[in-house]
Amino acid sequence: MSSPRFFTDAGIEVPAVTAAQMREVDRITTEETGPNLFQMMENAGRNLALLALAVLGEVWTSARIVVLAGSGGNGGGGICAARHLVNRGISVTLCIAEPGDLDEVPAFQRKIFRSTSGREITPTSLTVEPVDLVVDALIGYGLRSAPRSPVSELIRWANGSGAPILALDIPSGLDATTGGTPGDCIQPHWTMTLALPKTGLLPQRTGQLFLADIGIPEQTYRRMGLSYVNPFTKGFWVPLTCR
Ligand SMILES: NC(=O)C1=CN([C@@H]2O[C@H](COP(=O)(O)OP(=O)(O)OC[C@H]3O[C@@H](n4cnc5c(N)ncnc54)[C@H](O)[C@@H]3O)[C@@H](O)[C@H]2O)[C@@H](O)CC1
Ligand SMILES: [K+]
Repeated sequence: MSSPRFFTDAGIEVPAVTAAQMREVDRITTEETGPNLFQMMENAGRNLALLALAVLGEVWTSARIVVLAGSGGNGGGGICAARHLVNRGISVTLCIAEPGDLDEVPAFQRKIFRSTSGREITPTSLTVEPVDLVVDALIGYGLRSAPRSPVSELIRWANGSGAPILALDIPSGLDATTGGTPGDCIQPHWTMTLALPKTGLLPQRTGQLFLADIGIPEQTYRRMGLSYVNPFTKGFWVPLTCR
């Protein structure tokens, strides 16, 4: 099967990468060119919050948002977005799947979140109260196998909540390289992928797809041998179409 190709509305093609290639982009960025992980995660989370506000539209001031976060880089972006949304007076509930397992940078995001008025709950405390938006930041390109508990329960809760879902980077449970689903998988209305689209982001799995800038300089992509033209023009995210 040929790899999907991704284009902006202006016709700029953005190269799609596998999870392994994205991990290498990440390595070159963090070890050689910068930005560092703290900076990229902040950029990811801020863009995610802005996109959440955009998809909510006029109801944003009275919106109730649940942010589901995992323990890795994907979860950290979600926790960061949760803070930016709370800082705008929105009712945000943060649910971290396994709070005892947070990596260093997401743990720092959680520390900052704890100085907001946002609420943090455990997975077993999630209720069926109406929600306007669910933000899925459970797993990104780090998926290892079929999602296990409690992540699998959170995916099923989100899909059954009746609320639209905005997924960060990859719908949790989707294999970023193949587009396969070894188990439960988030069914999003929108996906905001980071830096470059991944080969597994098939249109039937992502809902409307957006690409967000996390500040990676062109040098990083050149070192990977990728043909890259800045797709963002003056903005910080763009819609992407898969052909
Ligand atoms: N340059 C980039 O691409 C950047 C990526 N970032 C984000 O970081 C993500 C990658 O971060 P990580 O490498 O930490 O990986 P992820 O955060 O995608 O996934 C790792 C987490 O998922 C859990 N997990 C994996 N498989 C599971 C399964 N089958 N069941 C239950 N839990 C499972 C792991 O226990 C771990 O907590 C990207 O998808 C993106 O969202 C950002 O942090 C900013 C920089
Ligand atoms: K996700």
